Amino acid sequence: MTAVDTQAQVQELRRQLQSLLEAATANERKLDRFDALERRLMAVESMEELVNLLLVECRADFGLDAAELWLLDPDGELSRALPSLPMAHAPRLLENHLPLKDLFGAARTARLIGPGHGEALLAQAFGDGTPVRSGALLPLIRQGLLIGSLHFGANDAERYDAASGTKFLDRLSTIAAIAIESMLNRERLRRAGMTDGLTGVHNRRYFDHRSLIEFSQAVRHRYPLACLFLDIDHFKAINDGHGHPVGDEVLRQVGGLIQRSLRTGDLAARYGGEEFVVLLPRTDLAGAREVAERIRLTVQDAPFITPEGGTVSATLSAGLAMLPAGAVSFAELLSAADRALYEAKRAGRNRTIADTAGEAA
Ligand SMILES: Nc1nc2c(ncn2[C@@H]2O[C@H](COP(=O)(O)OP(=O)(O)OP(=O)(O)O)[C@@H](O)[C@H]2O)c(=O)[nH]1
Repeated sequence: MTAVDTQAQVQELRRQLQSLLEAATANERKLDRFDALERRLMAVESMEELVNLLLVECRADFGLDAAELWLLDPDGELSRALPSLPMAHAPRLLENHLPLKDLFGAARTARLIGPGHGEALLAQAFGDGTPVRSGALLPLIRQGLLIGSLHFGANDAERYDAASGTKFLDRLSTIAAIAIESMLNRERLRRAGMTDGLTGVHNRRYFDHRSLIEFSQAVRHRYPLACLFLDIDHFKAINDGHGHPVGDEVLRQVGGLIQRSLRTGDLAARYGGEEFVVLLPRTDLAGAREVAERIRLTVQDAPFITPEGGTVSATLSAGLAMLPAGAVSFAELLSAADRALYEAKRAGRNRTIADTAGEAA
């Protein structure tokens, strides 16, 4: 071997060493980014922060062109909870497993797709028309069950090639699944703390808290606030005549009917036994009377289905009051509505009485 050959060999080795060093540095940077992401995933405080981190920040940090999150939501729990959250990029909610089965089949590890390796799935995984030429599909698994998937996509066809390792991505999908599950559990607990277990409407504790906010807003912005007390008539007779489980079922269905009669922004809660309370912000006396009557007539006309498949009927009485001008406490509004309810019961039940008007609707 000549000196020139040796020199060339040394240069080649240097070049290889340099490229290995660069790869190691790039890998270290990648590891640092994954590490930082994992730490943030474990510390998120809310569902919107979690979704934002996975779909917006990951996309920016990793230089991606698309990111999607799919979550399984067979009983509609998420579709009821998520619209109220301020999210720029919402997850796609799945009614069943089929779309996930199309992506992963029986596999339970990250799937890399691109030209020549499963590219037909790209259009399915990135449904919003984003031009994506390669992608990583990460299954989100908790306790052996697929709960959703996270998709990262790039315009660069080489970004995710079939030969790339998926160690980082598998780890990321594990951490993301844990973060999602723990966030869902927290949301469930939060909602359980505000909801009446039998009827599904808000509970008294939540009402006590929210009513103070509604009261101060109405006073500050000088808009009308109406309060309705709704109490099922002769409920004891329903319990005594048909049994407690039928009474429970009537309560549950009345709660649902009340909730469905209201607008977003109105508040319904179970106040006690067979009594419900409703707050109607920005609603005047005529409007509130209309709502009370609509609920009363719906209940009067409803056949309540018993657990055995039979039907019972029920009626309710409504007491209505408007926030008095110059009111100094919310308690004044509540006791006015309560007085009106007492009048409605005394006048024969199945009617609406407004405290301010003092007459039957
Ligand atoms: N099934 C069932 N019954 C309940 C529940 N909470 C309270 N009750 C019953 O509701 C009944 C309320 O009876 P009362 O206060 O006498 O009133 P009412 O029979 O509705 O008569 P009026 O209100 O005067 O029309 C009682 O028998 C309670 O035991 C519940 O969660 N489930």
